[in-house]
Amino acid sequence: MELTMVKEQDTSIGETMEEKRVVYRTKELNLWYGEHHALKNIELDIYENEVTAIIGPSGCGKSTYIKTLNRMIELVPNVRTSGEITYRGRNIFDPTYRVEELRTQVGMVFQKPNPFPKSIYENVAYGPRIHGIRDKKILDEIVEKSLRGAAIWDEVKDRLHENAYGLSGGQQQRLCIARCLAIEPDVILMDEPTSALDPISTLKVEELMEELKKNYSIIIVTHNMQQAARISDRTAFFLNGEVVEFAETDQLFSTPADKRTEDYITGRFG
Ligand SMILES: Nc1ncnc2c1ncn2[C@@H]1O[C@H](COP(=O)(O)OP(=O)(O)OP(=O)(O)O)[C@@H](O)[C@H]1O
Repeated sequence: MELTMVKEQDTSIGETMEEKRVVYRTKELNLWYGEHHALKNIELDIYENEVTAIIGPSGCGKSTYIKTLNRMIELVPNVRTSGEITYRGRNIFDPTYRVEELRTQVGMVFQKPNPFPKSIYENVAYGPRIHGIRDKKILDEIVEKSLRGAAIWDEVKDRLHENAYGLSGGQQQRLCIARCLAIEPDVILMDEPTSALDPISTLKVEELMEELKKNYSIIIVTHNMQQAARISDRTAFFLNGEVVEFAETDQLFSTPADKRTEDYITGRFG
């Protein structure tokens, strides 16, 4: 009798801890562009301090899904959604949820590095300034910390006031990651962040992700299956707007549960 009780208690503690680690929970999410049904009954949990990879062939809905997580999708005309996405327990589609509030928690890095046509320093200081930080000393500290966090400080510390366009593509992408870190987000969304980079810069960004996940939760869309296998903890395989399989990355790549996942990861289509 006593043993049973202890066991039950253990299980419930375990579940509570697991529950706490969920950052985003997506339930029965559907999305239409006009008549086009682009996301179908998506069910997905994103966990804290993990890298979650979204893979799948072109047009399967990866970018649409990631843009829904920070509500960027609302910028597209004629988009309609049903279902629910909760971020830290709160429905992001709730009309009282201000998008600005969500975006201070959720940063995004895009496929093509997109620094502002300003100095390296100003690129990073921009977000904190918008949030009302004026003190030069505090801004200096944030800029240094963010550039260090994005593993680019040593390369740019002597040229902080030069234009960011003078950096290489790989450096620009790490600068964009630093810009994202400067607002101290909780989650970082990355939409094919290395597809425009050379192999060395790609490796640097991948190593960086490994480091960043200690403090952030990362969701990355990638076409590169080796990359997903290398850097992610969990992987979701999307196909025609549906999640075919969502599992721990090792498991999904070694013993996929669905034939379609197996066909995709072995290169039979896509
Ligand atoms: N703004 C839009 N208006 C209408 N349809 C769109 C729009 N954006 C995407 N779609 C359609 O929604 C589907 C999913 O597109 P999405 O860009 O999410 O796919 P993806 O998996 O990210 O593709 P890729 O790997 O090529 O970037 C596609 O059929 C696409 O044509």
